[in-house]
Amino acid sequence: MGIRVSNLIKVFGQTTIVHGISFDVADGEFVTLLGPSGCGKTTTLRCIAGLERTNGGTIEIDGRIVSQPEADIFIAPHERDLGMVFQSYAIWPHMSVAENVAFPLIARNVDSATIPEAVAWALDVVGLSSLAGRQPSELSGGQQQRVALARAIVGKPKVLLFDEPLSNLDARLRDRTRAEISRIQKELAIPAVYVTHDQAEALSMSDRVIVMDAGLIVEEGQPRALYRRPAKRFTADFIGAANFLTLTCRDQQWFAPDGSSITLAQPVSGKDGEQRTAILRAEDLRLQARSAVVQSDRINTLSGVIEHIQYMGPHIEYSVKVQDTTLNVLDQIEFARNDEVLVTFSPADLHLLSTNN
Ligand SMILES: Nc1ncnc2c1ncn2[C@@H]1O[C@H](COP(=O)(O)OP(=O)(O)OP(=O)(O)O)[C@@H](O)[C@H]1O
Repeated sequence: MGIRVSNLIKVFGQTTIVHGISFDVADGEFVTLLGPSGCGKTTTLRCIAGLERTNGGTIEIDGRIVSQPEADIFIAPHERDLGMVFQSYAIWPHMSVAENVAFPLIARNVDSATIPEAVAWALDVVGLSSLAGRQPSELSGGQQQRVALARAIVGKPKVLLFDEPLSNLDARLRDRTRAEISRIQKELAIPAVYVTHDQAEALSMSDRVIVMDAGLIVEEGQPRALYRRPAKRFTADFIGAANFLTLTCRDQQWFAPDGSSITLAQPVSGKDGEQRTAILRAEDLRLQARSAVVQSDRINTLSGVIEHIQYMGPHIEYSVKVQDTTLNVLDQIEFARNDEVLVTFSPADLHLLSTNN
């Protein structure tokens, strides 16, 4: 049954923070709310959890309405059957790992005879069985976060909610814990809502990503589709910092700012003088020295000058000036500042945005 959020509104003081958003999370689905700081993702998650009272709209969990202010319905967080993992692990320092994991069951007055088995199961799922007797101070940050995860799943919740759970981990541990959370969520097949401002987390973990800005949903889709074919400029920019190229139409042909003609994967008709924004990913662009190339039969070839160079290890990041547009290009070939280059790309890698905003 999953989660259904319909027309959710949240107001703090005089300010509306969430402006009537709607989305569903299907059974077993992993959905990420992705957006810049302050866009309302945590607030949305806290409304689902019941940690905030909403000002409008309906939230359903597993077919049951848990929040609907218009009908005066508000189910308390502990009665919503959910597991939550926060950025701060929020585990008790004076309790052992096993006691921490057992805590939600004890708080809910679950039959004490069933608790050891449930705790053993949860610790096994997160791979911490051998550390059940340890104190939190004897654990690494990653292990503490796994205790928090075990505690979130021990009651077999209907929904898992994550609020930036990896922010306090260092980069390597973050990658590993990311994979671990995905594996556990898929294994348990519990619908999950995950909040982050980190596009890599969102793209790698999610079945579906909901992009938010200023309390509204910008667009949503599967990670690959959102990255390759976003509908909105905001998405293209926020996920992977795309290059934007303004194309101008003349006689049913599109032209780049340097006057070169552009071949699209599929023809797109336009009026004379009409402009459209195209996106190009830095990794899809190739550089060549201008002097080394015979120009005649090349398609999608822009003339530019190397403006800025950053050596990144696996690749070199170039800023290439093409008329008034600066393109970021990832390549392995070495160029120097002010080198005159050609930037080429395949028609399949150029994506026209459906609107200009
Ligand atoms: N309890 C509160 N009282 C007043 N304003 C709040 C409260 N909680 C959040 N806000 C405001 O609501 C807005 C959205 O906050 P929220 O935490 O949902 O954003 P976010 O997208 O999760 O950002 P971040 O990634 O920084 O956590 C912010 O402007 C914030 O200052």
